Amino acid sequence: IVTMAEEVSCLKARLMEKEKEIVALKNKLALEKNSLIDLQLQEKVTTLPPLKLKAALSNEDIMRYSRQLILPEFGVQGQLNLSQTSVLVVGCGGLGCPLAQYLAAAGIGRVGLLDYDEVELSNLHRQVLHGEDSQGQAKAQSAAHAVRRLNSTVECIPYHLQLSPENKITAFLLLDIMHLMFDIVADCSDNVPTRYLVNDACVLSGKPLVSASALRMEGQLTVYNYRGGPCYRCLYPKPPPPEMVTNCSDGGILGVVPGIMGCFQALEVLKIASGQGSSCGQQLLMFDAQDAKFRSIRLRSKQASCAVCGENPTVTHLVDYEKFCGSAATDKCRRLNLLSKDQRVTVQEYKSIVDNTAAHLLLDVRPLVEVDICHLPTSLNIPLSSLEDRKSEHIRVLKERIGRVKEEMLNESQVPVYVICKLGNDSQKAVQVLEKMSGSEVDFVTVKDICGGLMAWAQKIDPSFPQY
Ligand SMILES: Nc1ncnc2c1ncn2[C@@H]1O[C@H](COP(=O)(O)OP(=O)(O)OP(=O)(O)O)[C@@H](O)[C@H]1O
Repeated sequence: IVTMAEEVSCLKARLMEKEKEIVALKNKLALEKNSLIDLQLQEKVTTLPPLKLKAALSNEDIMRYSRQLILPEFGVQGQLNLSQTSVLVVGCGGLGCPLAQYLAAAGIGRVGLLDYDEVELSNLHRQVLHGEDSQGQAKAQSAAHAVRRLNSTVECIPYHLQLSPENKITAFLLLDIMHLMFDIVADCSDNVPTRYLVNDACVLSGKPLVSASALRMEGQLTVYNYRGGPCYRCLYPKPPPPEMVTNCSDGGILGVVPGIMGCFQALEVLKIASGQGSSCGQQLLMFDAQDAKFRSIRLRSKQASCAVCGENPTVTHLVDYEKFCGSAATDKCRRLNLLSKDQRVTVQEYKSIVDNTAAHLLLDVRPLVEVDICHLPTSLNIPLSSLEDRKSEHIRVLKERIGRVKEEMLNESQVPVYVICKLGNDSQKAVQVLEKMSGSEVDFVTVKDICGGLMAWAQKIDPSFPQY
């Protein structure tokens, strides 16, 4: 026994050593990847000349921009100013696409298109610069291609990279890029860490930030760090709790809503660039698509106590924004891990339970609107929110179905319940709720979560099952 114990501890020590080696290798790889990105960027930063000053418009310019040239608010000077302005668009998705499209069409001098992601089919209903044939392409490249097709006189620079704390050097370079190459920044991203990062970079490099957001049927817009107005941190010194943040893939979005907000961003950028100035520097513009209403509220002014633009700033360089916000600088599949291994089954394990026709209850905890899109045939739908709120009519149906399975199992004491949702996050929460209810509010149940949910089912078990 002693020898075996020694052997086990020896193996454990070797395992730990190997794990350390793996971590070290991963870090090295990440560093190499970053320096490669930085080299590419460095090259772009140093080799790009400043925008050429235009003294006059060409005949072709006059013809192309004639409809805006005759606007008294805009005129020839507005067009010349525009041609000498550079804008960095962070995020080439639902907001960034219409924004970049209108900036290019109007004749902006230079546009930087920054995005780490690739085009997917579910992007096309709103990310209007990308087409069916751009699926799988880098969004930055696809958007750049569309912008060049629209107006070849615009200097267009795609940056296919993620602004994240892992890309530390890149984040520093972002400051250089902003300092040297861009006059205005537009935040078209979709997550809180990126919003703080872009805000801080704008304050540190002294650039106005035209920021918008859109979710479901609502949109918002503000211009930060503009003519003595507040920055994002003045208004939101602390990030929201990560569980309070919803994204388009969870909450849904009607494509035209970011379309409208992206156009509004373009409008404010064009007003700043042409010299008219923005009136959204201390205003929050709110759009309610359901009621077709816009509302504007005055925001609090720049805060002396602000950590980045205040009198005694504590943020003097870009920091780790994922750590600061407690969430990732991406809205891609945030996977929760709330349960132990024995409280979960894989989709393959669940498939063999179905194949063996073992008696059980399959509980789908998605909202009804998603169940209407697709569901597994035998599932009972009770949305997570109804379980959490113990909605009486739902609990009655649940008890009834558990009772039926119990009869099928000839009154075995524990009824197996498998819980499923889209990605496997809500189902874990539902398992916790059901475990609390077991034996008191409902019959005794053994509850397990199906890992990865219906999307894992579609990917690993049934390719004909729709993915959304
Ligand atoms: N830190 C970041 N660095 C670079 N690009 C970012 C960063 N954070 C977000 N983005 C980009 O901002 C864009 C936001 O647009 P949007 O939310 O419409 O797209 P999406 O993430 O593809 O949507 P969906 O949630 O439907 O998958 C995305 O293309 C995303 O890749």
